[in-house]
Amino acid sequence: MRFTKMQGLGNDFIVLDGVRERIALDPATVQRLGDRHFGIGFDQLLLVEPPADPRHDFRYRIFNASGEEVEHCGNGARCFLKFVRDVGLTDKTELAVETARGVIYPRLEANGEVTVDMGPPALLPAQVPFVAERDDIVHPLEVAGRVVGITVVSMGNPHAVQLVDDVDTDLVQTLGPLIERHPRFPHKVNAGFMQIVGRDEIRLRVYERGAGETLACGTGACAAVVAGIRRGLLDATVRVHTRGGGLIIAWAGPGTPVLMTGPAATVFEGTIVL
Ligand SMILES: N[C@H](CCC[C@H](N)C(=O)O)C(=O)O
Repeated sequence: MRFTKMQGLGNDFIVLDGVRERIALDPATVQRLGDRHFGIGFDQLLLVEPPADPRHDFRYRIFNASGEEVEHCGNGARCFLKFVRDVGLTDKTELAVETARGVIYPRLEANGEVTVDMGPPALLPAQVPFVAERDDIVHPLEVAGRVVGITVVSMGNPHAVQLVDDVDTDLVQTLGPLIERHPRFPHKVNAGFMQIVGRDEIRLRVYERGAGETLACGTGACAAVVAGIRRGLLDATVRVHTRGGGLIIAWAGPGTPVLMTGPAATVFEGTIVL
């Protein structure tokens, strides 16, 4: 099977063309392809398919290295646009792409970066989903014998964002896995750790559901900025520093889409014997 290895700020993917090839994926196959020793290795597998609605350009499916199919991947959306143009599936510079939770609109910028209209965030706990009595902005969460304050946001996929004084903390590796599987998140969750540098700048690390800590998380950056704005700590446009590089995230408030701008790169192409 042919594949293209890509990365967005070090969050790495293989991309498969499910338009020209019929590709059937089961969790075990995804896990084997994602294994960094016995397979190709990736954080997520991205599958390009024809759209269900002919008014749209493509359908976009995402599988974590753990094998589970999930609702969204922001860094992957930028790579998705670059891939479909590079392999000749389209010559458009702006697309309407169906995801499990709505349509997103990636657009190629003149400098080669990609801006994605990620759609509006869902802010109610039940939408994340997160078990909570009230729709507070900050929820106390008991984990590892301590109580942390989290803000929950769905970008289609679930995020729990907490503030830390310094992201270079071992909390990401000690609390990340426990939050990922916390019983109050029925579908598990991506755990974000955000350091506020200024009202227009943050540092972020994310322990991702089904992948562990990644060098960058696009939906995590969107969720962190939404959380910071809801907490009154950030302005409408924020530079997000991840371990893999920088993203620009903009959000004008509830009911409006989150816009994410950043790079996408092809690393190599290959074929794998299944
Ligand atoms: N681990 C995520 C999917 C990938 C998200 C991330 N790679 C991004 O760029 O948004 C989840 O299970 O919801």
